[in-house]
Formats: sequence, C-alpha cells, structure tokens
Amino acid sequence: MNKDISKIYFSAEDIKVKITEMAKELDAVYEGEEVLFVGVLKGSLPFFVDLARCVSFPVMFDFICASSYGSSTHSSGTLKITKDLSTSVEGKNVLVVEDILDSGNTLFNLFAHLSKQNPKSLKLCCLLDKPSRRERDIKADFTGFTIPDEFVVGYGLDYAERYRELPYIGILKSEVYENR
Ligand SMILES: O=P(O)(O)OC[C@H]1O[C@H](OP(=O)(O)OP(=O)(O)O)[C@H](O)[C@@H]1O
Ligand code: HPA
Ligand SMILES: [Mg+2]
Repeated sequence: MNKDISKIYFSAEDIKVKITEMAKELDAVYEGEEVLFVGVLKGSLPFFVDLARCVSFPVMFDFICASSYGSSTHSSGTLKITKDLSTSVEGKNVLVVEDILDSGNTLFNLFAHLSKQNPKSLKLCCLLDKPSRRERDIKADFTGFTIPDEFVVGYGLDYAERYRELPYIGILKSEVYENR
C-alpha cells in the first residue's frame, strides 16, 4: 500500500467486480445501439477504459478536459474547460463517464454544455457518488459506489495531481494535508 494512504475503501478487485455489474446494467439499456462515451479528463481515465472494455455494445471514445478543483479539496463552483470534444454529439447516444459526483458543479455545468448540442440521449455514469456534498440538482443514471463525505484518492482521483495511478481507492493520512 502507498505510504500516504491510511485506509483502502475499494480494492482493485472490488472495483473490477463493480465495473462488471455496471457493464451488465449498461448492456441492458443500450442493447443494439452505438454509444459515444465521453470521458471527463483527467480523473475518469482508468474507469473509462476499464468500463469500455467490459460492455458488449459498440463504443466510440471522446474526451473533454474540465476541472473545478485545481489543487484544493473543495470545488471552486466554476468549470474550466481546457479541451472540448473533438466530435459532434448531435444525434448520438452520449454516456458521460466520470470518476466521482461530489458537489455536482462539474457535471451540472457539463450537462448544460452537452444538452445544447442535441444528442439522441444523454446519460451519466459515475463510479463514485458522494450525495452528502451535493450543491446542484443532478443524479447519475448509473452509479458504482456511494461513499460518505471523505476526500478519496486513487484509480484516477487525485489530490494535487498525485495518487491517480493507484489501482485502489482510499483516503490519505491527515499529515499529507498538514505537510502541504
Ligand atoms: O461534483 P464535483 O464537486 O464537481 O466534483 C467532481 C469532479 O471533480 C474532479 O475533477 P477535478 O476538477 O479535480 O479534475 P480532474 O478530473 O482532472 O482531477 C472529479 O474528477 C470530477 O470531475
Ligand atoms: O473525493 C474526491 N477526491 C478527489 N477528487 C475529487 N473531486 C471531487 N471529489 C473528489
Ligand atoms: Mg481532481
């Protein structure tokens, strides 16, 4: 285990099992359809690739790079899009793939941006949901794990750009924040 982690919430195996379950749910909804997966960089990357390889319908990939946290553990409330999609979403089944729904600011703003472009369908798939911190009226159509109000890292999730590479999801020792 990484020396800065105090507790593992979800092991690599837990995540794998959950993604298999989520893929079955998606297969039931999208059977016979082609779906554009929109990954929200950077945090969604590990989940995006693992999920895309698990579903049975054809998937197209696109990415949007959006951030509302910077190097803080609190949402700034405003969304900065640093890279937009490279394809049109018009007339397509769009599934936004995200690592975490927390305050909801990122996805609320992103959904406003995407729904203006007339997709055939627009749904949200999040590995983690932290409903106790919600500031916006937004719900995921597909959710992996619901978690309490704790700042988690690993499997794409960062603290100040670190820990994204960990294969599990956990929480940091308090001294990691104190020493910054
Ligand atoms: O519901 P919210 O409170 O908006 O939080 C969720 C968003 O925050 C994180 O991204 P971040 O802005 O840190 O960028 P990153 O994906 O590059 O880490 C996370 O990956 C989600 O995109
Ligand atoms: O708990 C979290 N961890 C990392 N990034 C995040 N962005 C929103 N919530 C979180
Ligand atoms: Mg982040």
